[in-house]
Amino acid sequence: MTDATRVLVLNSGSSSVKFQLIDMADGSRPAVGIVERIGESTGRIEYRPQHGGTRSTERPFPDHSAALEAVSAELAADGLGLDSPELAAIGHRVVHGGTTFTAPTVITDKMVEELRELVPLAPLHNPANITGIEVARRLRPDLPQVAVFDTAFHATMPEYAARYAIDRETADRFSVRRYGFHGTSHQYVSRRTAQLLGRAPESVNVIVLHLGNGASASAVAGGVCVDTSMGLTPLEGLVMGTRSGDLDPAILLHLHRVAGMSVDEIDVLLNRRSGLLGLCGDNDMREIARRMGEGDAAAQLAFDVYVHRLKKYVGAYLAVLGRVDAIAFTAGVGENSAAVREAAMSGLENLGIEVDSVRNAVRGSSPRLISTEDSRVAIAVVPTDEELEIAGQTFNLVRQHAS
Ligand SMILES: Nc1ncnc2c1ncn2[C@@H]1O[C@H](COP(=O)(O)OP(=O)(O)O)[C@@H](O)[C@H]1O
Ligand SMILES: CC(=O)OP(=O)(O)O
Ligand SMILES: [Mg+2]
Repeated sequence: MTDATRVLVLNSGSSSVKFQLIDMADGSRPAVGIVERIGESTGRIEYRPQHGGTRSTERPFPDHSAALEAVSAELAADGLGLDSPELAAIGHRVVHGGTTFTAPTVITDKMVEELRELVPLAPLHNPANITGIEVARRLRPDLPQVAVFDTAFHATMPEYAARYAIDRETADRFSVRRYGFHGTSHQYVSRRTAQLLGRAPESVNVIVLHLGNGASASAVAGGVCVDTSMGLTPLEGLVMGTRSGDLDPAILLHLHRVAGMSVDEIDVLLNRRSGLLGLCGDNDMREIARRMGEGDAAAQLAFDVYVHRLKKYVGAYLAVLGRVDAIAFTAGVGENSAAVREAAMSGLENLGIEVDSVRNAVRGSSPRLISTEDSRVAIAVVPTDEELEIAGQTFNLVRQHAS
């Protein structure tokens, strides 16, 4: 292998492709951007080169192929094209690895076939990830490409945490078990939290609260995931922007039998029209906070339901871990909403958990502590960086393969 040190990270969603070019030699990001509304009549590509000057172009992108070609052209215009000799590899975010893929994996034809077999487990996410991989391989067939899985970090969960209490044979036959998601974020943030405390990850127990559009909690003992809130799919667990999180499973039966809803309608209801959106008509926490400021009761209730669920998971993971050194908030809501952090941590003083309101109110983009000096458990805000984690895992794997 050459001394190329750059990794292009691609996160292909159903209607968007996020990309970042990261130089592993110095951590710099020569380019960052997103293609949005793929397949719609109006699309947009936004491209931010390292030295400033965002370029944003509105035009339709009929499919992922067109989107990735546009990414490639934008990069090429800055001398950073996919043919650049400085490019060492492409790293792809893949949401579901099932039990087949529990570590970052070099992409081959056979591997893509195995990925296809996992589509039924993640029909909303994996097809777009696979398309991204296929197009990138077509554009640069000679370049090493790596898949980094959202599920991988959670593969260490003990069997009793991964099992649903249903008939074992049925569960095994249909791969029904808890996998967990957002793993690259939980992995990065738990390690970064240990660094913030000035301790080795192996000696620290952390509860990570990843609160973005999708939201999940994890219990990480000495750098190893022992439980997480998402399950077979990213629907289980916390209340999210548009997803319900935990429900009595009989609700699905009730909606089908009594409300006459089809399986597809229930799917849309729970994944896209529930959570904060379902409770108050808004899924953006900023808008909810604004409405709460005006005394809006529905927004207040949505906030309260969200925080109550979050608090229950914190309590559960305190019990699962036994000793907790830190609670880390991350992703859009976790990094930015002082109100959510304060509410989720309130009333836990007797458990040694105490937010410092002044520290909590300070905005910032670097990892920081927001607990009081007396708080036995450190409370932290740790911005996540899934792209850097994917780039790092990709680069390490490619180097191992080359040596
Ligand atoms: N200043 C803010 N205050 C409160 N919430 C915010 C703020 N900025 C962003 N958010 C929340 O972050 C969410 C997006 O989080 P993000 O981690 O970017 O999501 P994802 O990567 O899942 O798309 C938004 O829906 C919004 O609710
Ligand atoms: C897996 C998952 O929930 O991802 P996202 O938060 O990006 O929707
Ligand atoms: Mg995110």
